[in-house]
Amino acid sequence: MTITHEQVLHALGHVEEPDLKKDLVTLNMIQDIKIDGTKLNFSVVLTTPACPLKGLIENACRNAISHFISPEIEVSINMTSQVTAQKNTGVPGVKNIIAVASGKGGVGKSTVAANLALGLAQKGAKVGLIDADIYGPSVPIMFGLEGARPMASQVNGKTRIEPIEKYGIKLLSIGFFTDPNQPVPWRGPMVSTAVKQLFNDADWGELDYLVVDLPPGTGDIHITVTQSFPIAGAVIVTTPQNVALADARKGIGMFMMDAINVPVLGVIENMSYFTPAELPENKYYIFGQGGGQKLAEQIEAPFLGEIPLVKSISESGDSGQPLVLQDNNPMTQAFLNIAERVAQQVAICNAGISNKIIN
Ligand SMILES: Nc1ncnc2c1ncn2[C@@H]1O[C@H](COP(=O)(O)OP(=O)(O)OP(=O)(O)O)[C@@H](O)[C@H]1O
Repeated sequence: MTITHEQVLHALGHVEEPDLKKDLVTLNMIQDIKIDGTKLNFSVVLTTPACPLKGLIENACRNAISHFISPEIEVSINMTSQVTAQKNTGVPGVKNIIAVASGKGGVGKSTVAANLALGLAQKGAKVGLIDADIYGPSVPIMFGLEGARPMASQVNGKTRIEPIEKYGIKLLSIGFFTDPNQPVPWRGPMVSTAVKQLFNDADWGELDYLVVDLPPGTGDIHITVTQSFPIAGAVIVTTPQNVALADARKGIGMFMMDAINVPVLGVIENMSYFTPAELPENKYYIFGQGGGQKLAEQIEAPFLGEIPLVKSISESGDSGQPLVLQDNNPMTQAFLNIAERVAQQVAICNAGISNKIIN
């Protein structure tokens, strides 16, 4: 039996990328086809290493080769990725900027931002995290970097701030430049300048995703970030209480304003329920049930997942090692699933496809 390139492309032309709604050949995702007798080798180039459909696409390719050419073929597939970039982030080398926002304070936005950034890195992406929460920067504590001060370096004759690297990601926080025991008495323009410097004056290098932890609410920093840098999309974090949901709705309203126009990648519900360690099967919906999902439906955005109220999440944040770094914790998978869904939504938006879910 002889196999030809044309047969392989014809077979794989029947495999659709479920999110992008086109076949893998049209999308130029099939590369490096090598044929040696009945042995076939090729690469599938996904839009993100955090693609939740990786296994499904690989199986669909195998089935297509078996069905359209022959089940006798020994197929070896190299599942690889090339992260797609939004049109322009305004930050050289950075492909996508993801804002993490909440309406209300204390709902776990920074916890989600840190675990999202680390989750994307664990999936193989190059990631940075900016902590732009001027009123309560959390990155220094959550990453065990209290007192850390970034170095300056000369890049192409310009002075650049070197982000601090920890757990495989690059970090900058407003907290690295302020005294943790003093309030920050900055007026609007000073805040804007400081936040813009975190983006513009830092040596971020090449990044697939730059995650930005915004302060709660809708203030100067939100306006500065969204108007100065095109954002791939915003992730909204809320808890199930009505007060948090009402504030989240206001935050979403801001992203949807014509002057801002940032796609909402989806809603994450944090502190969804409480499960005591001694009764792991029990779920207590102490703040109400289903609010985050309902909010996502109302704004026709994807619901990206729920995270329960768990002691190890707050303990890990306080001890400088975000939870997703623990291999054996059941919550790790919840954060990794969320990271995959966020990366998936970024790829969908980058392909110019609406990510609105209309029921
Ligand atoms: N799912 C969770 N289970 C247990 N504790 C949590 C959970 N999510 C967050 N926390 C804890 O709640 C506190 C507030 O979380 P975090 O700082 O992430 O919130 P935030 O929304 O960023 O707050 P801020 O308004 O200050 O920016 C932290 O001590 C954090 O460890």
